[in-house]
Amino acid sequence: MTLRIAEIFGPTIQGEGVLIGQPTVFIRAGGCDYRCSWCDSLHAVDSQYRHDWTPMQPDAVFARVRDLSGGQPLTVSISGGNPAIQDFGPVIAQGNAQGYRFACETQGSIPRDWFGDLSTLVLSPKPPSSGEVVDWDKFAACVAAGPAQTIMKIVIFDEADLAWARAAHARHPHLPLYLQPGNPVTDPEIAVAPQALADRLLWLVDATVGRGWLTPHILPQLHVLIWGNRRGV
Ligand SMILES: C[S@@+](CC[C@H](N)C(=O)[O-])C[C@H]1O[C@@H](n2cnc3c(N)ncnc32)[C@H](O)[C@@H]1O
Ligand SMILES: Nc1nc2[nH]cc(C(=O)O)c2c(=O)[nH]1
Ligand code: SF4
Ligand SMILES: [Mg+2]
Repeated sequence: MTLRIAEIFGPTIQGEGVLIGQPTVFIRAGGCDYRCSWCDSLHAVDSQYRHDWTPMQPDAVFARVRDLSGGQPLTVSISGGNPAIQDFGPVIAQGNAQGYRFACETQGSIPRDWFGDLSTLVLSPKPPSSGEVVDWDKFAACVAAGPAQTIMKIVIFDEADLAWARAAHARHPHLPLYLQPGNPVTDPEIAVAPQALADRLLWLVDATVGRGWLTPHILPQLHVLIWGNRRGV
């Protein structure tokens, strides 16, 4: 089965969510069933970029990961686009057999059997600011297919997103909840102002912990703080 791959890069550090700070290699799959208004990875979503996506066999994908990691087993992050459009089962099986672990980032719109072979499943349902609408039955099927470490990570741009995140958490109260401020400037050519990121993070801390909502973990996108919107980091 041929996979459409937008990019494979690393090692870098995981910049978001439960594995933040962990060394990782990224596999970014091409293609997505969503089109979020603020997507920071349009080069893996928009069909105008599809000619830049490389058709690769699972063996070749894992061989690239192994080369990049110098053969040292680590956690591989599969993101996209929506990687659940495609069958990453063979890549994961080959990697697991060699001591690698896999985390996957997906919006939770397409459940896959291979979610069960992951070490970490990050489900990122999309709040109102994205312009997308969540199918909660599909989302629940993703949770059911996932490994023990399955978490929910929600991007927050405004008060409406925050209220929505509370309701989303109430649907799946057993999933650890991570909130990250939305980055409104996603063009790789435009510099990110660190103070603007800090201001959004401060707002999010005030609007959650500051108002007595003590459940979520609040984290920045660490890679954006370090590298801005550069791709391949
Ligand atoms: C590019 S997506 C790819 C995986 C999958 N399609 C998804 O959305 O979960 C990876 C992560 O980046 C987040 N993200 C995308 N655009 C963002 C932005 N402008 N600011 C903050 N997080 C963003 C998504 O919500 C998701 O958690
Ligand atoms: N360093 C780094 N951390 C990330 N966490 C989630 C990412 C993604 O685009 O899925 C990402 C990414 O692109 N780079
Ligand atoms: S679901 Fe993920 S990759 Fe797809 S458009 Fe939204 S943020 Fe981008
Ligand atoms: Mg990203």
